[in-house]
Amino acid sequence: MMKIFKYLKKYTFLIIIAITFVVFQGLTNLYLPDLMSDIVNSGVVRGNVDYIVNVGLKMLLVTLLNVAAAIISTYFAAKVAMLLGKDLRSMVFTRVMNFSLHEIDKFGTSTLITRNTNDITQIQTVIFMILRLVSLAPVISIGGTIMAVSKSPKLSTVLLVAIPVMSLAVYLIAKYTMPLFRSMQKKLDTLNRILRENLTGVRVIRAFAKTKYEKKRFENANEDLTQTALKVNRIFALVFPLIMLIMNFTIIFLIWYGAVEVDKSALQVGDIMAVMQYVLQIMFSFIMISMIFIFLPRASASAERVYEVINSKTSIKDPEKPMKPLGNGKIEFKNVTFYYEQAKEPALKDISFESKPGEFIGIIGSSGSGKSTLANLLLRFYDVTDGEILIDGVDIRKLSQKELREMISLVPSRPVIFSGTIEENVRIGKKDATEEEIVEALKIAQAWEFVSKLPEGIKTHVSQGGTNLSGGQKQRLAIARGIIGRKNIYIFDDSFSALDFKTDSKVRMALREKLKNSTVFVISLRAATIMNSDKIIVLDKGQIVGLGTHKQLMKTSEVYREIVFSQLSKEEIA
Ligand SMILES: Nc1ncnc2c1ncn2[C@@H]1O[C@H](COP(=O)(O)OP(=O)(O)OP(=O)(O)O)[C@@H](O)[C@H]1O
Repeated sequence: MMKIFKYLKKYTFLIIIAITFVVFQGLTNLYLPDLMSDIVNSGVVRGNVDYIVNVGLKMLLVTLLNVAAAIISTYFAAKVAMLLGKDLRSMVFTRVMNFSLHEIDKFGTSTLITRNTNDITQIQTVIFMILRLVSLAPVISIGGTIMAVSKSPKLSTVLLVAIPVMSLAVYLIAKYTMPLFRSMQKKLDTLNRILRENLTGVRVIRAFAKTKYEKKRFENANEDLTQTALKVNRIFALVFPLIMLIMNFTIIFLIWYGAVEVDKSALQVGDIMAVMQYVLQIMFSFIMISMIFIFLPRASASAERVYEVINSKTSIKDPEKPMKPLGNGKIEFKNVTFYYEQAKEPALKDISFESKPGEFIGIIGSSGSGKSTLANLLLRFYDVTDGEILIDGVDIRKLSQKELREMISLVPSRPVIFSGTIEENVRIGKKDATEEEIVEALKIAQAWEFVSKLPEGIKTHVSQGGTNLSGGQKQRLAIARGIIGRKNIYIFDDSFSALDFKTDSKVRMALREKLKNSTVFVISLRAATIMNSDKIIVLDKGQIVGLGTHKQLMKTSEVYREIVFSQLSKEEIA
């Protein structure tokens, strides 16, 4: 939590205003019982109506000041908490945007969402409470004790018992609820993860008739969270009545002992009432502190989680003096080996090959053979474990990530469609693209045939995730987006898998013409898609087991032959 406090520094002025008014509120709180005892002792007991009216008006004014101070301090405390929340949210968001895939894998998306929403709300709540209550409680407890003792030192001795008992209650609450709140946060993460998986995978779940199973999974996680929350509430259910009991006993004692003192004429009635109010105020301030202890552990667990994100270094950094890529996209993989975090086997092992602009390179291999990993390394989503990747003779780690990625266009295997129009979706690939360029890209991607039939053409709205489009239509839009800008390198990562053979071949032919000056990587599981490439890389268990043209590989690569024979007829192969 302390680490998060440093982000409050720039709001020092607002904090000072909030605390000043809280202190003022506390002082007016303490003044009221004093005025009240005065009314009783000098007004009510003596029947002096003028005195009652005078002091009564004074009490009214003090009350109004008290309310005004409470409103102002609440406003500023809330403002500080909200501004801090806003800062933290944008810090977390910016950090996550700069994360490499390695950090995204490490944290997981669900927890990153919870950290940026629920966790920051917890911090905001506790900051608000600290500003309001933590400064009010000492003023009331110290000031209240002084005032109570000044009214009647004898009656105030009750505090000697009440304060240690209340402190013990606060300590017990903190001790037993702290670990429970920490575990609640983790359980909330799990619940969010299951919810997210269910929402994104709703079609698969229904198709495989797994609704019941998923419902059970969600219910288990929900039950787990509820049980922990119930444990916390059981502690409160036990401790709060206990606190009320202590308070009521204290009042009984004060009335009894006060009555004895009044009887002896050692004390006035008004003073008993004032002491009673002071003691109650002091005890309430302890309850306030215990409220902080309830929220603080939860918020400090949240603060740790938020700080972990803000403070985590991205493993992929730009060099201090980035070099400029010279040339038009000659690529060289030199003995590249790559392990995913905590993986025992390398995803790629000793990969070496070269490619020149104008070449169409097919990458084929069974599922899990390392094809997408190869594309991820070229884009520097991950850094190689060993070896190097050169573009125009320069190690990609010596280029700025922005410049490197500006040279490359990636059409991922799962097309990402944003809510907006078709035009807006394609324009992501080139900000200033004209309408003609958009239509041309759609034509090359063979998407124009369905887009032109839509009532609003390229202005047609697509929903988030492209749910109102078919798989093949989404892929074609993603291809149009990928090719609209001029790039040196294009990577189509299994981007034709949802297209029928005829459309697949039409798209490839159109791409050949449009991208003839660039290096084009076509990753596919289908031999027909990559057969006509200038060069084919055959991957198997992360290693290159064949490199050459279709004809050469048919003679030299056993793995390639197996793939081809399993997919194509003799006529197609020839
Ligand atoms: N983020 C990741 N963390 C850990 N291991 C991963 C990660 N991504 C992929 N792998 C592993 O690396 C290996 C290669 O995966 P990759 O995605 O490159 O295969 P692929 O050939 O593209 O497969 P597919 O054709 O099914 O997409 C696989 O064994 C996979 O389990």
